[in-house]
Amino acid sequence: MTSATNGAKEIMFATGNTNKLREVVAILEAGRPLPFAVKAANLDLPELQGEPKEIAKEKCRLAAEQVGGAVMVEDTSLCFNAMGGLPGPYIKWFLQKLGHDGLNRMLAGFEDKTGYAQCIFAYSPGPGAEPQVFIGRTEGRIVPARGPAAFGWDPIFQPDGFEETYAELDKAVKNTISHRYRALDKLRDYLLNFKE
Ligand SMILES: O=c1nc[nH]c2c1ncn2[C@H]1C[C@H](O)[C@@H](COP(=O)(O)OP(=O)(O)OP(=O)(O)O)O1
Ligand SMILES: [Mg+2]
Repeated sequence: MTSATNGAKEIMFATGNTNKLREVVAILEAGRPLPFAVKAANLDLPELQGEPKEIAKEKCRLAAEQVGGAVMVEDTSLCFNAMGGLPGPYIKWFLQKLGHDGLNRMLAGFEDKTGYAQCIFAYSPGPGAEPQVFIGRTEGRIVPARGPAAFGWDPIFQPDGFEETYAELDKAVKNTISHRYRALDKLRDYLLNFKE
């Protein structure tokens, strides 16, 4: 850990996804504020392969090089239990090529429709530093699409304990139970502990 963590007054959130940005802003506004100003950096970050934690770390290293300062990124997976956690970090391409219906059909041959949404935030105080990672998971199951198709796979993910899909849930509710909320809340704890 470098002293830059304490000194940073501003953190860039690097993403090419405006829906993620909107949720991150809403989560931070609804809860304890970060001890830093969060600014958006619209970067086109590569879709890396490998273990989700390593993907988030490497994405963060690349983003820190590009912005030249403190940065956070996140990488999101949608994992099907019947398929050993796949598509996982590759969900972006599966969603793009197969759509909501195709993703449901992938599970047609399996009894088990359960899965989980996982978000991994990675934070770096600046270029050259080892990123810290924070994992948030929300368990649920894959269902035929219901609700507005405004954000990725939201219509086909029904979190445990709810009758609604992510897409049908009020945004304010999604933002208190989501994989993204859970990961960001851990990062917030970490950053608040460095405040003074
Ligand atoms: O809460 C979510 N609800 C529904 N869909 C979601 C959510 N969060 C990410 N997604 C989608 C976006 C992308 O198709 C894939 C993750 O890929 P991922 O690389 O993390 O996102 P991205 O490339 O869109 O933005 P970024 O520039 O931050 O990498 O799952
Ligand atoms: Mg991406």
